[in-house]
Amino acid sequence: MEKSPIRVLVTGAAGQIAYSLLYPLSKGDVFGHDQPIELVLLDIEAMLTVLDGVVMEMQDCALPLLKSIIPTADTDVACKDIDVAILVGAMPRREGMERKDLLRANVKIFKAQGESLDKHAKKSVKVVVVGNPANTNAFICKKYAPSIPPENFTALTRLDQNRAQAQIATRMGLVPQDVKNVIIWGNHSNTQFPDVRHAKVAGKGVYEAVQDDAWLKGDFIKTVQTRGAAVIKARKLSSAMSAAKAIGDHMRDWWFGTKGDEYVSMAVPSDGSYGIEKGIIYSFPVQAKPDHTYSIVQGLQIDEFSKEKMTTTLTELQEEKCSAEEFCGY
Ligand SMILES: NC(=O)c1ccc[n+]([C@@H]2O[C@H](COP(=O)([O-])OP(=O)(O)OC[C@H]3O[C@@H](n4cnc5c(N)ncnc54)[C@H](O)[C@@H]3O)[C@@H](O)[C@H]2O)c1
Ligand SMILES: O=C(O)CC[C@H](O)C(=O)O
Repeated sequence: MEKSPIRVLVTGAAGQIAYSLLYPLSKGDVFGHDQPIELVLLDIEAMLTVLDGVVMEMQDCALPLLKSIIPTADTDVACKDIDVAILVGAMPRREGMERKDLLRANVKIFKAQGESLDKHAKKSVKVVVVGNPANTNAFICKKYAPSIPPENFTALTRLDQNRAQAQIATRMGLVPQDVKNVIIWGNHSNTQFPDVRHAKVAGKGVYEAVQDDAWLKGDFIKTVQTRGAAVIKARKLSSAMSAAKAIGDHMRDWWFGTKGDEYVSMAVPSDGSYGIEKGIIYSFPVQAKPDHTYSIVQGLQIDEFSKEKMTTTLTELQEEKCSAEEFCGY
């Protein structure tokens, strides 16, 4: 018997990340090749003509799992009865823009979407925020949706994890899948801490395998922290293909569960683990189960080097939270 369809919202649906995401999402790569999907596509009024073109292309892909497509510019219509919300729609940073400019421009979008999710979405809705500043937007979205469990709100740091795995793998002449349990701590920004202390490469500790502590503590971290800015500088546009791939990885692992003793990084509401202020959306190592629940991996040893870096990124998130609350009028 065919499964009942799930209703999946993608915002920013006329934008460049959505253009790379909608095809793999609708053909079963994220929720399974036996899971029918009703797609809801939200963008702003001015982009509805472009969105029509995206809808035509989706129809022309002739995908068996794609049961319906609803394009809309109305947030309340978009949130109605949804099971999953992939919140991409927001302004991307361009060369010369500061993070704070982005916060001011984007945070109100997530206040409005939080209020709408609260009223119209299923209480079990699983939310991933991609639009930047992703962690703080997710914090605001959660704050304005008090009837939905806070743990259902997450932000994307899987792209950072993928970047870190790729850097190590390239260095070792391996593939990224040979690198396990890299952790991204904190904010999806250049203060994030890509931590390989607990990671394994082809079964060995990364420090032992790479044999270059100066690189691991220096250029490796810097490269991952500033990779998004490097892509913007080169493309004059922010990462889209790799972001779409990471969204798929994040949702698939949350939906189906992580493998064995492997963990992945997701920005989730802190429960106070590792001394991180409760409620802040902070990237942690998590393990997920097939019932769509996840938990923060406990008991990892944190040395002084790591502690300092984890605190720096926390401080930035605390500052962003204060600015965001101020912009939203508390
Ligand atoms: N977390 C991550 O890893 C990560 C990675 C890459 C990009 N991003 C962020 O994702 C966001 C989108 O990037 P993009 O390259 O697709 O941008 P884009 O400009 O190509 O597309 C954004 C789309 O969002 C729409 N939009 C704006 N306000 C909206 C609203 N209120 N409701 C619905 N849609 C709205 C725009 O009209 C546009 O079509 C940016 O904020 C970018 O910085 C995050
Ligand atoms: O604005 C930035 O510097 C980063 C853009 C995006 O989040 C990325 O990581 O590619």
